[in-house]
Amino acid sequence: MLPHLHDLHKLYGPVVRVRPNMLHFSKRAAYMDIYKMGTTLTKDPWFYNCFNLPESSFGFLDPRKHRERKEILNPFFHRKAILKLEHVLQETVDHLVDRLGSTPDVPIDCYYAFRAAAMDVITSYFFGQTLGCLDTPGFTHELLVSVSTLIKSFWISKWFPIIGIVLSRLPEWVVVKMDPRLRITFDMRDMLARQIDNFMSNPAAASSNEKHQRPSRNSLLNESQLLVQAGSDTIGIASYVGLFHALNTPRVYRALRAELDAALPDKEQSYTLRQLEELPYLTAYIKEALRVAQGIVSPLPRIAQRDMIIGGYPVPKGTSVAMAAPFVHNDPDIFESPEEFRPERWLTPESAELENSIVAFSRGARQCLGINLAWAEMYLIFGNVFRRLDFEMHNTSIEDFSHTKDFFSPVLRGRHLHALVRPRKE
Ligand code: HEM
Repeated sequence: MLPHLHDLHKLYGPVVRVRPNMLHFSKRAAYMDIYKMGTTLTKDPWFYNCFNLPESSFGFLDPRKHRERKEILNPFFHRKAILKLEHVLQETVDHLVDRLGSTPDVPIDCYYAFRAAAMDVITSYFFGQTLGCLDTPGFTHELLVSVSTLIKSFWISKWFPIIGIVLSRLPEWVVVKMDPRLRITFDMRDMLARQIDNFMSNPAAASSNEKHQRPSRNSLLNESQLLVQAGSDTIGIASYVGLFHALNTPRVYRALRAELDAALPDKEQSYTLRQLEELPYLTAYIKEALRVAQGIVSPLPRIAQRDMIIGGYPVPKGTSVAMAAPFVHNDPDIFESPEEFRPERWLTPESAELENSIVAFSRGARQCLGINLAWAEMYLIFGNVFRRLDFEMHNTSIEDFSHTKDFFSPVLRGRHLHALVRPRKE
């Protein structure tokens, strides 16, 4: 879909009609108009209903309901809250490092390893327990395998919503009979439901937030499922793509390790998030990883609630408008040689300008709620794995990372990155 969109823009210019009532744009000015703060544009039900999470922060279409939910969730995503639970993140990252370094002669499938870490972080951060993804041999926990398979059917519910609706209404046993790999997604939902029921049976919980009514059980379940999905897949892919580019670009790998070694002389010691945040090359590297990994690759459609101008073009009320993040991240007018992985671009005096063009988390009122948490995770993951482990890429090349498919999340068409990983000596 993405290459096709590119071709269409080449042929027809910066605005293309991609559905009878939907326009796709290709220039940054349009992106900023669609996704800016304070806009009256709302999420397009055609696209967002196919996630079947209508009562979650992500799924609410009504801006008032969305605002209310954000007010309830915000405290859990503030920097203060993250610093308070930094030890939870650090424990999971330590576990990742131990597990990666424990089989020095066996190539590790880094795709699953980093997804396992992301899943264990998010479940321990929000629910105080994990499914043990990092402890699974080869990191191929059945939930991760199932999600990686399920994600590829995203286009079915996007383009044939009726199929998604029918599937979501089938009894659990029928779905499991059709595809036994889905059993684990129901187990996950049941684990979350048990936690919610425990929470709701506590009378103190009813009055925990004076300003807002407590969300219904179904809404809490939608929200929990969303947090697990949104917080694991995204981090998994961003850290995996970032790792590949560090290993594939020796200059970057050396520079990262040199900075970390100088700043963190004792590799056995844990370093705090604040210490890692002060490292300029590591910070630039994470920005570049976010740019290249793209975040969410699908165009995220919004409905114009009145006649408006987008990217200089008049758009009538009721039109669905969108622009996919890769059109900003790969624009050579913004990022010189965008196909190159170059953390150094973030270290020049002009790089402050580029900050406005990193849209991995989207922008405006519906931008990612987990930005602070995502940054914290990436600092801790990259800071620790590069300081404490040696990586040697195995049987993987740039070809494996050259074709991204749009399944909402980016899915790379090539082989998974494998690497030999050993604890560092010094
Ligand atoms: C590198 C990591 C991440 C990336 C690139 C990312 C990207 C995004 C993007 C692009 C959106 C907007 C989606 C849309 O408008 O349809 C979004 C929304 C959201 N993300 Fe993230 N995300 C990341 C990590 C996280 C984490 C760790 C969490 C924590 C659970 C999280 C929670 C959410 C939530 C709750 C929303 C819905 C926000 C709303 O509509 O108000 N994300 N994310």
